[in-house]
Amino acid sequence: MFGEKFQRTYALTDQGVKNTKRGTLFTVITNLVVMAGTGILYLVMGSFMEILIGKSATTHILVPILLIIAFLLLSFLTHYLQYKATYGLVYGEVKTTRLHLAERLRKLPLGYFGKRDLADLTETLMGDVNRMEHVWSHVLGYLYGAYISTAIIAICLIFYNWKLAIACLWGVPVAFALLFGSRKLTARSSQITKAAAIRVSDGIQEALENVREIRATNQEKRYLSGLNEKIDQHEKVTIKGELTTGLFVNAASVIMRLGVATTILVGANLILSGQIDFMLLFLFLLVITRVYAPFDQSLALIAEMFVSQVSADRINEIYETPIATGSDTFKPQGHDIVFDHVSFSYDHKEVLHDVSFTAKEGQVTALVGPSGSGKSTCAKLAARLWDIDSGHICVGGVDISTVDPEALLTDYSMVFQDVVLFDDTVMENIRLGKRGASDEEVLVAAKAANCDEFVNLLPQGYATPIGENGAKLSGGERQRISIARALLKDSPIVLLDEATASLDVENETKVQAALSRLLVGKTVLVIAHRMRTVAGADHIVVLDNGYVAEQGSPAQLMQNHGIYRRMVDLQSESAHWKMN
Ligand SMILES: Nc1ncnc2c1ncn2[C@@H]1O[C@H](COP(=O)(O)OP(=O)(O)OP(=O)(O)O)[C@@H](O)[C@H]1O
Repeated sequence: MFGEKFQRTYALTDQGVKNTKRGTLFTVITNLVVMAGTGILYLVMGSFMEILIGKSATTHILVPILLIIAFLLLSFLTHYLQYKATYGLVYGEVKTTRLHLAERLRKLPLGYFGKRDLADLTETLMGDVNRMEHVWSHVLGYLYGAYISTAIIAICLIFYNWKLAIACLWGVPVAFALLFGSRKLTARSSQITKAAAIRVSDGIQEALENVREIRATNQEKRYLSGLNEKIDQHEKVTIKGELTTGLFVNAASVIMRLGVATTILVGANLILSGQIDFMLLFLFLLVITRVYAPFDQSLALIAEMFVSQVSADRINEIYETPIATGSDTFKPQGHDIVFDHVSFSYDHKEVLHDVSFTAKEGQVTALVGPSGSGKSTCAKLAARLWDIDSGHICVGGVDISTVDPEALLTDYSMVFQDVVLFDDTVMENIRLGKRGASDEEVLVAAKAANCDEFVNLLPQGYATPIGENGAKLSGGERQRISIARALLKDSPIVLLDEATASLDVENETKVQAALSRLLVGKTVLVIAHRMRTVAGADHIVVLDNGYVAEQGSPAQLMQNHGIYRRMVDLQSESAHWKMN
């Protein structure tokens, strides 16, 4: 009952399954204790009836009083234990699930984030886990407990009188069959509602991220009406979904209650034919109210359980996406990066074909080629941000697919155009390069990266907060912080997306000076957009449409009269036009 399938269906952790078992056990005990209360009532009524018809009572008056006191105490205790087991433990499960998901997301290949965007993933971590929390705490223990206790009670009732037992309980399986029959419909409408909710949060997030562009292009009205439409659609599908669920839940509840009528009818018939006495019918009528009670509570929740399947599936999808794994230690012999017949696809579309080249330690290797030829992809593969389809990528003789990405990246620094900064001080943003670096170390790196001069103009110097993603800094300043980080890390491999392309001349000179300090003696793989910046490279790999079109030193390639030569000529021509 609580096997692997159960765990997967409700996206539970191992501890969560244990908690659900406990919750179920205490629910069964609680239901049986409550049912015992009906027995006591039956006993009291029996004595009362005996007195009414003038017989002397067969049980002493103290017996029911003591039983009632015992019942109240036991009932209080079992309800308390049930509450603790069903609600109390769930908060821990919510926390563990969120931590597991966050840890898993951290290790997922980058390609995964192209499939599910930020709003979508946030919805899983917050919304889907919240929905599951409700199911874990309010549904599972109660429902499974109700199944088991009702089965026990049903066996007892059949033992007493099978005809009355059937009249009393037939509604339960029929009501459940109806609900389970509607499962697909409910799950489908829940999927539609979820998709609509994600469209709304996507829309809001997009508006917040692109507020500058929206204003600059006077798109506010268009944007708002688009968002309005998404919200209306969400409202419409939510109402429709709730109506569908409500309809089935109410129908199931009515069917179950028909059991009261059939019990009275069959019971009256049995009394008239002398097969049972009135007290037995009375007992069944007492029991019936208690048998339905846990299900009544659960019926609406069952529907919620079906709806929650979408959330569980979305959580499971993160758990089940394979992560890049490998050895925790990375001990290469030197830091040459070797691409050996590497092919790679994004979503089954091959974008790199049989790429082979070596980026030697102590040298600058430049990747050049037209836009979309695969330069950035090569750089990302060199750091195992994705895994390749075929071939090998080795660093210092070690195949990087055998190394855990976290261990591997300790030997890499990356300086990309889109610098990521955090809403913290300049000092802390640089310190990210090396965990635990002292203030002195940070300041040395910052000076070497030419950060000093602009940081000293900030109101609190290195202690100045720089706003979300460094909103208060210029492009060149952000890049110098990123170079300072790399200098502080001082790792043997540097991946560089031609960091100076979008800077003005003064900033460019400063960033170049900082870079030249960073690159000494390292294995440098640079993605170059401008030919003049690669003229000083030791080795150039020219990519064209995912193939290596040519490679060699700048001088060799100039003599080849191939793509490289053409790109150099074109860029110097355009520079010439600009000057005229
Ligand atoms: N995340 C992605 N998902 C799917 N396809 C992608 C993804 N990133 C890049 N591509 C595709 O892979 C090919 C190579 O892209 P890549 O970014 O490596 O080229 P590039 O040479 O660096 O281009 P640019 O100079 O314009 O930055 C292109 O066809 C691009 O459309």
